Amino acid sequence: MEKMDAFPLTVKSSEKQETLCIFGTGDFGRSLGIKMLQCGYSIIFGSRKPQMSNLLPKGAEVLNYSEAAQKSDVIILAIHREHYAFLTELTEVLSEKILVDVSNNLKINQYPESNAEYLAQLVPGAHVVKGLNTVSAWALQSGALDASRQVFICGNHSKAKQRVMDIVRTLGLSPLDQGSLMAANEIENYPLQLFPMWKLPFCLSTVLFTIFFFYCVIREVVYTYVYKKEDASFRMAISIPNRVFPLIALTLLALVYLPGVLAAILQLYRGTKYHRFPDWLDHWMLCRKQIGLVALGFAFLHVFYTLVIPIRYSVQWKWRNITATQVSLRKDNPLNTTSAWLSDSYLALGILGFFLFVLLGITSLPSVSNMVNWREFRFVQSKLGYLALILCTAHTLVFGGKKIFNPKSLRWYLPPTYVIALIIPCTVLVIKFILMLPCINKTLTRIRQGWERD
Ligand SMILES: NC(=O)C1=CN([C@@H]2O[C@H](COP(=O)(O)OP(=O)(O)OC[C@H]3O[C@@H](n4cnc5c(N)ncnc54)[C@H](OP(=O)(O)O)[C@@H]3O)[C@@H](O)[C@H]2O)C=CC1
Ligand SMILES: [Cu+2]
Repeated sequence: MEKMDAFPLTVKSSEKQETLCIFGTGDFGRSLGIKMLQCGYSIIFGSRKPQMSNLLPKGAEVLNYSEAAQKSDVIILAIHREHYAFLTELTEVLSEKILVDVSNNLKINQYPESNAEYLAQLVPGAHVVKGLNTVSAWALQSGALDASRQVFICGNHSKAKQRVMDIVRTLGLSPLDQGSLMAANEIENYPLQLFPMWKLPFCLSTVLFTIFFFYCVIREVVYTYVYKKEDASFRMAISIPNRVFPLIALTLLALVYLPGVLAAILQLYRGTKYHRFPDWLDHWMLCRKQIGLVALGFAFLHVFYTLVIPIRYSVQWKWRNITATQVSLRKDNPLNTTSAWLSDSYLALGILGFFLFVLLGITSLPSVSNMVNWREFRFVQSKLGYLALILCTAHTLVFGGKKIFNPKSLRWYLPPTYVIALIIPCTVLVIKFILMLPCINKTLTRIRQGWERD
């Protein structure tokens, strides 16, 4: 008997088939029914019109709501909240039964209380458990559950919750206990959120792209057309994006590390770590991974755009022209070692920076970060991350200045877009350097170890 408790799932097949009841024969009810039948449960549907229900899975029985409820002590309500009212007539039959609320709403915080809490008020004698609302009918049927295997569960009655979690596990999903029914509101809002962590990086990159792109178009296309009467509009396809992408990648990479240094400054200023960060900083810290991944995406685009430069018509035309002019003028053009150095060093900085950038991206993937311990993860994300930031900043600095660098006069002119894109990375690096100065670093470490300032 003891063994049976320890391995309830393996023993189940030899037991009598467990019967579950599903209220509602709509899309979700049917998909869930099929899945549960496949997993060895026997299913009874409750419906308003049991005789009219077709399309139901083979092997399932259909009864009216009240009859169906009597057949099982676990009832899954695959019904929209707006139609819950009829359940009040069934309070007696539903007393002491487990009611699983799978419902979702159309808007975040649509009702004053969550659907599950509303259900608990309607049928006070039943044990309401919230769950399964994050899997879709389509995913249940097609088996495409890889990305959404996690199922949030909450409820006030712990045995009822355990029972539902066991069912969820048998369906091949992983239940995650979220506590009491008070968590239902959050669980119901979850499927309605659209990439919450990706919003900030997406908005940031859109704003940066618009600013940089239009500035470059005005400078390189409009200006050239107005003052030189030349059509340079083809530059909008590759040249300008390839200028804009690395600048966005660099700015976003710096924005991954900016909240960290801001937080350190705040801790130094307050003299304690036992104080919440402002909400905006908290949110920013939580989005760092997503910002970094978007930055990596832009870096990849920059690499691809750079690789195609030699096969571009306008570039080949320019090279041919230069060679032909040199031949016709019989002019010699000796190798300029300074230029060679500048060119090679910005390329080398770029390649190394990109390599570390990719490494950061790979280690942030859950499957990889699960394999390294916390210290190793910190080492890669922080130490190597800063190194990547230094290399990429240097790459931009050398490249931006390369074309306009005049070795004779030693004048170095950086175009405005580069200056703007370098402000944040340089600020982050300078602050980080200051924070690493021994006296400041010691205070910060003391604060982070939980010492209060006297
Ligand atoms: N579809 C999905 O992918 C997902 C759905 N959900 C949730 O599951 C629940 C069911 O969704 P879904 O199956 O898509 O919805 P459907 O509209 O397809 O089905 C709802 C079912 O509710 C029953 N019902 C009971 N009373 C009423 C009434 N007064 N008016 C209309 N229907 C009634 C009906 O069954 P009958 O005719 O047999 O009585 C109907 O088939 C919802 O709460 C939804 O939020 C959750 C996650 C995913
Ligand atoms: Cu570059």
